Amino acid sequence: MDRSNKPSAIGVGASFPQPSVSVQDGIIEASLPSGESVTVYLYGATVTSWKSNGQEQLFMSKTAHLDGSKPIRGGIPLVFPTDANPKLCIWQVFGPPPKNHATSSLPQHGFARNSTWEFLGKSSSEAGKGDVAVKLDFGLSHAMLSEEFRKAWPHEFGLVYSVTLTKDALRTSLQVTNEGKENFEFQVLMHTYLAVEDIANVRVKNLESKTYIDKVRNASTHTESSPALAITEETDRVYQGLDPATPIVVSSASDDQPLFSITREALTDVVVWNPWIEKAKGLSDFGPDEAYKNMICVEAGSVSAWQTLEAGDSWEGGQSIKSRL
Ligand SMILES: O=P(O)(O)OC[C@H]1O[C@H](O)[C@H](O)[C@@H](O)[C@@H]1O
Repeated sequence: MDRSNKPSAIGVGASFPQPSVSVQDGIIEASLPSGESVTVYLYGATVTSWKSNGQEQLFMSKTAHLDGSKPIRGGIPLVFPTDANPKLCIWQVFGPPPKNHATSSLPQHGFARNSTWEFLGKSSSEAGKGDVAVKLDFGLSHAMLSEEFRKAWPHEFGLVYSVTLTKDALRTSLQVTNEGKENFEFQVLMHTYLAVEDIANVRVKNLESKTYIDKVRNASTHTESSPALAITEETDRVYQGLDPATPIVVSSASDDQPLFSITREALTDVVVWNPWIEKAKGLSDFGPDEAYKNMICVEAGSVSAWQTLEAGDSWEGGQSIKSRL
């Protein structure tokens, strides 16, 4: 795969405090001198932990499979090249998958979250005011896929996924390159499980007046009327046509303080998901059942339309999450 994005090694004699990075048993951990840390599994290039302000910011199911037998239930699973669940009627709204795109033979959410990625390297830089940033890069290409996935999606591609930790934020960005001779179409979603103390005290802002597809209500189309969305039941909505620069803010209802703020680049959809109790009970790797109270998925993506990538071209999109501002 194209390694043009491979970062150079940290320079000898760099004059700022260095982050520490360890690589062991397919798990990469990085921490900053100021205490923030991030953990990424090569399986799915899944971010499984982000600690900031002395607290875990991402939700992880206690019964998640961390052994590569199933996509990891928590953290930030990466969805590529399709968000589709072939069983869901959502295609009635968004249109069927393109003919040259074998989405129907891929598992829900594609293969990125259940393939083993390669660690391409680390780089660090000064992030102003004496702060440091560390960037971890991961790669996945067609040749690295299982035979089953290679057959199901026969396109030559290269993915570079970058996870950047700063004192204030976690940024994840994906570069997709078409390394084949024909166009392909894809969708992408950063399926972020945010940790919250109590879902009853959570509001999601900056969705008002936006159109969404409600997957809980037979994929019907609605317009958001609430300036501060409360989650009071199973929620599974695809908000469309959002300005990536306007942050989605997850705030505390009791004091109106922001808990998370998420800006995006080139990702104009946002999925808001909480399984609530019945669905949580039905997910064998979601546990304990009551843990639905401690999470909300706010998923930055491009899923309501297909991105077409011409041969030789690259596309890049990402999100930046600030916590407890
Ligand atoms: O169980 P998974 O395949 O991880 O999917 C978990 C959820 O992901 C997204 O948020 C979808 O919008 C939901 O429809 C789906 O239930």
